[in-house]
Amino acid sequence: MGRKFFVGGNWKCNGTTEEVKKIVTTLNEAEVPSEDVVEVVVSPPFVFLPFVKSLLRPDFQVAAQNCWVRKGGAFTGEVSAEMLVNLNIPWVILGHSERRALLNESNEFVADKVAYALSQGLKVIACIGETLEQRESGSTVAVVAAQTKAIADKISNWANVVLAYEPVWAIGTGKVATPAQAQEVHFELRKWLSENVSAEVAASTRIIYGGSVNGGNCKELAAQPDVDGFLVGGASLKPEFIDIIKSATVKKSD
Ligand SMILES: O=C(CO)COP(=O)(O)O
Repeated sequence: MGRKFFVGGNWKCNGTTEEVKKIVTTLNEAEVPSEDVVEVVVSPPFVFLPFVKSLLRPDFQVAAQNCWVRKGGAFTGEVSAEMLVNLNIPWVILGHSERRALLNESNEFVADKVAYALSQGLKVIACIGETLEQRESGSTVAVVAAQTKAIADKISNWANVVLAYEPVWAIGTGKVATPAQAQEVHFELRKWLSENVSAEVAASTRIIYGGSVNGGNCKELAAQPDVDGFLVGGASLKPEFIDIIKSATVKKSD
């Protein structure tokens, strides 16, 4: 069964109206493989979501970068899953390492968010990944398995989940995981899903890589059998994001 290549652009906390307009214009004018070959999702900050959605070509989708863990209400500063649904925002990124580290989001809290967002009809890009210390101490697989288990314990349907493996040491550092390093962890994650969820979920769930992906390194990473796409930070704000989208064709012969 084919897993459609997935390329997400996480714009993080960047952009002005003018810059956003420029990025969207570049995307709209680009020639990229068809929707049958690659699913493209860009994730601007909340305040730009409706604007980007209204300007963006119809074959690309948008994602929020976060949402509240339960139904909205008296939670100042938060944005609820219901609001995203109301605005026809189909996707949300949850559990990004920046939020885990800077805002103390625990595995359980992230898992609760994933479960709630799915229950409201959102599709979720769920982020996991180890720190440099964890990698150096040999606990990479245990760490990402624990992050995945927290989610698996709270959801029963993986159809609307994309798992994003983003080693913290590779994010924004220019230090990309080697294709072999990425493949090894993606393989272990798929094995974990097979043994702990089901063979079907393991075969159909897209596991994408994030961390210093750029126009130069994307093809070799995309060629790895268990790498089903990317979550791109810095390079998603630049024209080279188009080259990363095009790396989907590496998989075409699948
Ligand atoms: O965090 C990331 C995407 O969510 C990756 O960021 P960079 O591509 O800037 O390393």
